[in-house]
Amino acid sequence: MDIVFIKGLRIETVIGIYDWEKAIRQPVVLDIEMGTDVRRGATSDKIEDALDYKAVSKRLKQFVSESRFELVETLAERCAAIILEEFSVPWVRLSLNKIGAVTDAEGVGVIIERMASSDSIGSRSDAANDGVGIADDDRESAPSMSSQ
Ligand SMILES: Nc1nc2c(c(=O)[nH]1)N=C([C@H](O)[C@@H](O)CO)CN2
Repeated sequence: MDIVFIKGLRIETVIGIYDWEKAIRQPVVLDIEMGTDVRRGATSDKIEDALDYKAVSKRLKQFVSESRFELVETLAERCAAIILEEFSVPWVRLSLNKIGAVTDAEGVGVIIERMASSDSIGSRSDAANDGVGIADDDRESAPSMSSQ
C-alpha cells in the first residue's frame, strides 16, 4: 500500500479538560498518513484519480476549528473517522500533538491507527473529490511570492 501524507497541519480549536481551556483556543498539530494506491493518479496524472491531500486538509481544518472537545483522544478519533468515511481511505495513522500543553515538553498527544470497516471500502463519497466549498486557499494559480 502507498501513503499520501499531511505533515504539521496546525489548527486552533477549543480543547481541554479544565474550565479555563474551554474559554480559549489552542493549537493542535496533525500528522496524517493515509493508505492508498497512487498508481491510478500516477498513470492518468489527474487529481480525480488521486487522494486529494488538499481536500482532506480543508475538511479537517473546518471540522477541528469548529469543534469543542475535552480529550485529545476524542478529537483524534473523530478526525480519523472523517478521513476513513468521507474519503474512502482504507487505513489511517494520525498523530495529534497538543503543542504547548505541558511546560517543558515539545508536545503531548496521541497517535492512533484505524482501518475502515470492510463494507465501506471502495464506496468513495462525493465529498472526497468534488471540490466542495472552494475557498481562496484553493486557488488554481500559484500563490504570490510577494512577502506582503
Ligand atoms: N490522555 C490525556 N491526558 C490529558 C488530556 C487529554 O486530552 N488526554 N488533557 C489534559 C489537559 O487538557 C491538559 O492538556 C491541559 O494542559 C491533561 N491530560
